[in-house]
Amino acid sequence: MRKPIIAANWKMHKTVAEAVDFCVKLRETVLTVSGVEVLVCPPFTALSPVSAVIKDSEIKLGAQNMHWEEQGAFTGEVSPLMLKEAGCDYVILGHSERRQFFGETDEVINKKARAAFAHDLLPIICVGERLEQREAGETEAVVTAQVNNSLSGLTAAQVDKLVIAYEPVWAIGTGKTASDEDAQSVIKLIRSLVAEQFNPASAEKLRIQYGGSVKPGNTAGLMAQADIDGALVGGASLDLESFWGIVKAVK
Ligand SMILES: O=C[C@H](O)COP(=O)(O)O
Repeated sequence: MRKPIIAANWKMHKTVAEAVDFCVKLRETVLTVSGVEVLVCPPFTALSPVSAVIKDSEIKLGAQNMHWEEQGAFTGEVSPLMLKEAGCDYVILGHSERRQFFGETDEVINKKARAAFAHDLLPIICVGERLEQREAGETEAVVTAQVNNSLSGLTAAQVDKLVIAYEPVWAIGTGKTASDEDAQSVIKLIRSLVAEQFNPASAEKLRIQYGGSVKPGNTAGLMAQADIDGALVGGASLDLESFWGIVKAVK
């Protein structure tokens, strides 16, 4: 049985004070649910302060990106060792905004995924097609290449613990959510790709989130789909009431 995972990706939002304030309140609220993993992914500057606030609670901590090397002359980058030291359990890799604005490729994401596992960080690997690719009927081909290339060389044991987030780019921050059936169909495809590339048992353990304009009102329908194991939430995760509405909608 896969445990659903609801992740707050705050992107470039929240100062340290705002992040800490949110997590102090989230820590009290999270005691009231079970059966859902709750993860917050603040900006780098807030990782250590948030880690102190959520210590010994059920809330997990994730970063939004990292470099694959442990250290070196890579101005502006943050390494897996640093994220571990800051208290991270997870790291989001290959978000479409990283691919679009910072030129990240599947090969780079694959290097990062291997480095994350080598440092005991669990990657959340993001995949998803752009609008023009969907309209050209290329969704399946795009997602297939992203999954196969990003997971290349991982072991089945690693894939068991991996999280993939399917985020159609046209649904991110636009208010347009994929229909429950469309999201399920692509996520089912992703699970079958993992079964082929690794094995059916790993594909069954792998958790696959949906992301793209998730809100309290559309969560239950998405989560009712057989292969959807949670959500990667952007805008609606910035407000505690709205984020909590999403967590509570997971059954
Ligand atoms: O990482 C989160 C996704 O990009 C979704 O963002 P959104 O919920 O604002 O559409």
